[in-house]
Amino acid sequence: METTTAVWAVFAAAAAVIYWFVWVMGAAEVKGKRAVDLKMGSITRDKVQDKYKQYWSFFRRPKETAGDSTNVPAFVDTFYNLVTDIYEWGWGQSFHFSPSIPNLSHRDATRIHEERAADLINARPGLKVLDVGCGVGGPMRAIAAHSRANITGITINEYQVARARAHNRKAGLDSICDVVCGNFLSMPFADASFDAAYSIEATCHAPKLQDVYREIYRVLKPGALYVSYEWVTTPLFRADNQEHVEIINGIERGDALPGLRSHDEIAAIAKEIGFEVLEEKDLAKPPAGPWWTRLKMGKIAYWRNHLLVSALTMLRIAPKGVVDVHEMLYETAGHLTRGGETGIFTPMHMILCRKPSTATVAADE
Ligand SMILES: C=C(CC[C@@H](C)[C@H]1CC[C@H]2C3=CC[C@H]4[C@H](C)[C@@H](O)CC[C@]4(C)[C@H]3CC[C@]12C)C(C)C
Ligand SMILES: C[S@@+](CC[C@H](N)C(=O)[O-])C[C@H]1O[C@@H](n2cnc3c(N)ncnc32)[C@H](O)[C@@H]1O
Repeated sequence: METTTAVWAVFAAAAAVIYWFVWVMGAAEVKGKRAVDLKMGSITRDKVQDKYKQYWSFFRRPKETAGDSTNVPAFVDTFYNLVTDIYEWGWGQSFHFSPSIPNLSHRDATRIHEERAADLINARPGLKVLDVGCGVGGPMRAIAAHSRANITGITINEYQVARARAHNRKAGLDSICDVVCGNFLSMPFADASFDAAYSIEATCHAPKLQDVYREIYRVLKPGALYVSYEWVTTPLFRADNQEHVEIINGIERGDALPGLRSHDEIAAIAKEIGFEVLEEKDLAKPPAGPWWTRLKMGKIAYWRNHLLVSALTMLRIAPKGVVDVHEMLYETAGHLTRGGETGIFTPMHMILCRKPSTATVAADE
């Protein structure tokens, strides 16, 4: 009898260890990050909590009192120092949403959403394509593998550049994928140097969409295509509805956004810059499956993650401040979910543009 109990105890302990590594630590091969490796980008351990406080006091201000927006890129950089590892660990290497597809994994649904962008700009071997706001390069690698185009990504966050380059090497795609650190409001690229461009859930960080679209227009060759997945409020948003306003403010605060734009501003801005608008569509609309279920269905997982980051902080494995950042993301997930459920917000307002083939670089500057 005692032997049987001992065997069961060993069996239970082994099962707990397997559970810990597979579920709690996450599948690092797929996501690229384990909980025990949570750093906070290029912020030194002792500064994490202060940086979080600075971020929070900057982005929780109401837009109306925010004033000068020149500091936004610096705070967006701080934001990505704070969240990049948590995103990779808890979500994966693609920092965006995608419509859910019945019987398909999140991973496959994500890849299909990325390949759609590649197909819209007709990415193909030999083309020089720009990824505006590339994160750690999940979309870049999927698009490069799908199209064999040469992709250059730009991100404001130095830590993401290192992560993206390491992932590119590991995936064997570093000969066709590269990443540079820079501000997409003033890019370190020559005029008319790219054949196509895309941005996935990144230009929402620009205080003025005109400024980033103007830069993209400048670096594209005449006739080049550009596609963007924009975060916007939909026609269902009502500025006089208190719940709507709270949801949108919550999304802005927890995602480093200087102010969400309305769906009807996007094409107008693209045209103002000189682009021809070929197509515009909310990719979240039915028959697309809801993008927010991945966030919602993970509630139990969030609590598990919360306990894990708390334990790692207590053991001084993770720096102080990680729990605050995780808490902020948990709250944000709630606002994003409500934004999806009410239909007032979409993270995939797609706009496909072309720089006119008649555009001359000198005349446009
Ligand atoms: C495009 C942007 C980012 C979109 C998403 C990739 C992220 C938005 C909210 C993030 C998350 C919320 C909850 C976290 C959870 C509490 C934690 O345990 C594990 C990670 C989360 C799921 C995290 C993952 C990434 C998001 C879904 C913005 C910034 C423009
Ligand atoms: C939500 S992430 C999306 C990343 C990537 N497109 C993806 O889907 O995985 C937004 C990205 O935009 C970048 N970004 C935000 N503001 C920027 C700026 N001013 N200049 C360059 N990159 C910026 C961030 O550093 C981050 O990499």
